[in-house]
Amino acid sequence: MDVESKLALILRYPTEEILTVEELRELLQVGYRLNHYIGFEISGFIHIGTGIVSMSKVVDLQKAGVRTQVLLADIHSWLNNKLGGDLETIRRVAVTYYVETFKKIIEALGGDPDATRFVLGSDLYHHNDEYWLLLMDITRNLTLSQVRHSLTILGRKMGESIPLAYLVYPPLQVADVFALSAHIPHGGIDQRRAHILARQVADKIRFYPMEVNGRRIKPVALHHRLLPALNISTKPSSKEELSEMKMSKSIPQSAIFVHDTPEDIRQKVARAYCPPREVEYNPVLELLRISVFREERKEPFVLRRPQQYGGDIEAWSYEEVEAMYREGKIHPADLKNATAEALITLLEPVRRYFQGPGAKLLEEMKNITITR
Ligand SMILES: Nc1ncnc2c1ncn2[C@@H]1O[C@H](COP(=O)(O)OP(=O)(O)OP(=O)(O)O)[C@@H](O)[C@H]1O
Ligand SMILES: N[C@@H](Cc1ccc(O)cc1)C(=O)O
Repeated sequence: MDVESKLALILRYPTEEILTVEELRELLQVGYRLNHYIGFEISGFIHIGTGIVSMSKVVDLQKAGVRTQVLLADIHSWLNNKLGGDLETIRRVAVTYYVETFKKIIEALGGDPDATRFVLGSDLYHHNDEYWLLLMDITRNLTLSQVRHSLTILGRKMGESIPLAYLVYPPLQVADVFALSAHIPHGGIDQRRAHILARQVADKIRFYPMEVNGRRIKPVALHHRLLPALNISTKPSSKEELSEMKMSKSIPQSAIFVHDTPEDIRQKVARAYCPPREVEYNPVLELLRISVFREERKEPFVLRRPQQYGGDIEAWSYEEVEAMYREGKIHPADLKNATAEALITLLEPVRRYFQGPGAKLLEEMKNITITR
C-alpha cells in the first residue's frame, strides 16, 4: 500500500485531527514500522463510543501496517477510583471482559484481533527501572501549570483541594506513550491535552527516547470524534463541553453497550436526543455514520420509510443523509428506526458472543459496582 493510501485510511472518519499530518506523512515515507497505542480505563461495560468508534480506527491502522496496542490502564482506573477503587477487580476485569470484548469488536469491524497487542499497565511497569526513571524525568520537565492545564474542566475548578492523584495522572499517561514506544498515541479528542504534554517533553526526556532512524521525533497524536451521550439535551457550546457530554461507560443512561439486545437498542435510540434538522452533535446521526458509512458502500443504504411519508430513501454517503436531514427531508423517527436497525446488524456478532461463550463474563460484570 502506498503512503497516500495509508494516510487516507488513518485520516478518514472517525478521525478528527492528527498532530501533525505532515509529521505522519514523513514517518510513513521513511517506511519505519510504526507503533500505535490507545489506553482505556477499566470502569464498566464497553459502549459504542469506546468500543466501535475507537476500535474502528485501530482496524484502519492495522490495515495501514501500523502495529496497534491497547493499554488496559489499571493503575489509572484505580487512581480515579473506578470500580470502587478495587485494584484486584480492576485487573481481573481488564484481562477478561475488556480483552475479550475488544477482540470481538475488532473482528466484527473486519480487523485481526490477534494483530493488536493488549498490555496491562501494571505489567508494563513491573520490574521496570527504566519506566520509573522515565516518569521522574517527565515530572522534571513539566510545570504544575502545564499539568493543571491538561486536566478536565472539573479538575481545573477544584483549585488547591484537588486530589494529588489527579495531578499524578497526566505524567503517568505521558510516560505510557514513551514506555510503549507509541509513535502514534491515539484517543478521543478529549485526550488531546495529555498528548500535547507528551509532545512538549518528547525532545527533553532521556529515558525511552522516541527515535526513528536515529532521529528524535515527537509522537504524532491521533484523535477521533467523540460520540455524544444519547441523553444530552442541548448542543454543547464548545469542544471542551462535548468532552463532558460524551457517551460514557460510567453513566449507563448515556450509552448503548456493545452487548445490548435489539430491544434495548431500539428503546435507547428511540429516546435519544435528535432534534429535527439538527446535524451537529446529533448522537443518532453519528451512530448511523459509524454503523453504515465507515467503508465506501458497494450498494446504497436504504432508509425504510412508510409509503404515506414518501417511501424508502437511498443514500450512497453519509453526507447525502446529513444534507437530507438538515433540509427536513428525513423525519427524526425514520432516522432513529434506520439507525437502530443498522446498529443491531453491526453488533450482531458481538451480541452472539455474549449470548454464548461470553455470557459468564457479562454476568460477572453485572455484579460489579460501577463508580465514576
Ligand atoms: N463517547 C465516546 N466516543 C468516542 N470515544 C470515546 C467515547 N468515550 C470514551 N472514548 C475514548 O475511549 C478512550 C477511553 O476513555 P474512557 O476509558 O475514559 O471512557 P469513558 O466511557 O469516558 O469512561 P468513564 O466513564 O469511565 O470515564 C479515550 O480515548 C476516549 O476518548
Ligand atoms: N486518560 C484516558 C485513559 C488512559 C489512561 C492511560 C493512558 O496511557 C491512556 C489513556 C481516559 O480518560 O479514559
